[in-house]
Amino acid sequence: MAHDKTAEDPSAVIPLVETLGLGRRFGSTVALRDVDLRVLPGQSHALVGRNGAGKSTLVSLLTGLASPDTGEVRFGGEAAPSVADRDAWRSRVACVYQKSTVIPELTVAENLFVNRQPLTRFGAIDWRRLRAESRELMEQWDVHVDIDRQVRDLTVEDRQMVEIARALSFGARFIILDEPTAQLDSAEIDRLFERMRALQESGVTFLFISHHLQEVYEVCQEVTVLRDARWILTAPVADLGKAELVKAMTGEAADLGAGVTAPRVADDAPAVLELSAFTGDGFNPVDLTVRAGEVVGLAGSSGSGKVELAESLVGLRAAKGGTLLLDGRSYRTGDVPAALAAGVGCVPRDRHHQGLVPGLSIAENGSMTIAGRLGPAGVIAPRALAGHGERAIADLDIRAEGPSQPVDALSGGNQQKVVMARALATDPRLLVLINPTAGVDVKSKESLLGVIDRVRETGAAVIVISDELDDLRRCDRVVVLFHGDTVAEHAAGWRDQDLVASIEGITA
Ligand SMILES: Nc1ncnc2c1ncn2[C@@H]1O[C@H](COP(=O)(O)OP(=O)(O)OP(=O)(O)O)[C@@H](O)[C@H]1O
Repeated sequence: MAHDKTAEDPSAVIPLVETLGLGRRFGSTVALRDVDLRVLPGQSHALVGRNGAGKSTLVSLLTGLASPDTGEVRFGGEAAPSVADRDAWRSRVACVYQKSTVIPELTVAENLFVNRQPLTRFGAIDWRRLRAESRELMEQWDVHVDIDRQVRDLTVEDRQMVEIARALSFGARFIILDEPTAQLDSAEIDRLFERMRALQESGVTFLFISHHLQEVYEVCQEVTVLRDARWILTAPVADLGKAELVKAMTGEAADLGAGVTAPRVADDAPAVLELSAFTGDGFNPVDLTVRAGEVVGLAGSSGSGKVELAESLVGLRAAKGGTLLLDGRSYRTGDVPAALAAGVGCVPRDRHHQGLVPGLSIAENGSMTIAGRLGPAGVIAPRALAGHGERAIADLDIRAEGPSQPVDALSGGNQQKVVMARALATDPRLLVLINPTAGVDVKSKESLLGVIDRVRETGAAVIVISDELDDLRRCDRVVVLFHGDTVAEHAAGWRDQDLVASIEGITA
């Protein structure tokens, strides 16, 4: 049962990690206010909340990367070390972020012991010992990653395990996983959860941050909800239904949104996008027509070629052959400005590299693709810019102080929504969305998917590339790729098990 924070805790267990009255501001923004978190040893504890609720801020305080303005962090009942004492923090806690903190050019073994390599008595790096100790560490925690491989060649899944092993080698037994499943396909997620359970058995405690609430139910025992910078509740997962959890996150009754049950587009609607024998690196010849007002999903596991196909449509990759027509006209592939000019809007996979310009505001980032339209010679009238930014904030449910706020000051999910605003700004004829709801909270997903419907109603074509069944449920049909081949197509109304089977390459 959910307990309120003033209630007596019946258990006498000393929390492994505890925060008392934790608060933190950024200028006039209160990012965290009076937060009490209590994580018991040996548990997987979920931390959930809407975009901007304060999760990342809490993580930075729990890992000693920032100091609280009010309150304190305690480990095993003792005060946290001073912020300057990095080694002391490292021996208590580590966070595995979505963005890797390992060095891609080094091997796994080198990464495990970076800056603390064993030395020979002559002061040189003792490579033999380095490798032996790395191997021992990996064996001790049952991590099956080749220690001699360069980290750049590892999958996201293996890279995460290297980061976890490195944290454990510093002595930390409390590991924060910040949206660890965001870049994994369903088989990889299953393996991550298996590994989490095994590590939990060996005495590791996790704080698990995810916008995928079903994952919370699958792998966590307790959940803490933050809302608007405040602690809302902590409860055993088993006692809290999903609707109740969403209500705690949003402050209102949940409407978890239904999918499309049948295709909504007429067979004689004009073709907007036509691909014939369209080929590129990672995918074999594809024939696909997307009609005006149609939303087509592209599904497949990692390595299926779905992302490569999408990136070839939006100018991020050059195609190798076949034809590509948008409203009957072809455009150059591998050329973003050409795709943009042809009428293509895109939410790219990696918002850090392909997404936003740091330092610029929400309005500037959101309108970058239409600078010429908001004012003569690309000089944008401030009022037009602000108006555009305000509309984006309202349409996409962006949590921000206003359109002139720099994107750097936004939470991750809110940044993602600015990328979406930019893709929509051109009124595209073809909108290509790659994992558009990654990092976006459960309620914002609804606004975002609602926007897709509005675009569809303008007669544009929409392609959604996603690993999320909930996103794909909004599509009129879903095309499945497997090892570069288009292997199946499912009209709206498909059953989960059928789609998942074709994603896994199982044919009926
Ligand atoms: N460097 C910063 N400067 C100004 N404001 C900031 C900064 N970092 C965070 N904030 C603000 O603090 C609040 C909490 O943000 P935080 O990143 O902790 O949210 P979050 O729960 O992690 O969200 P998400 O799910 O989108 O990642 C937000 O209003 C955000 O705009």
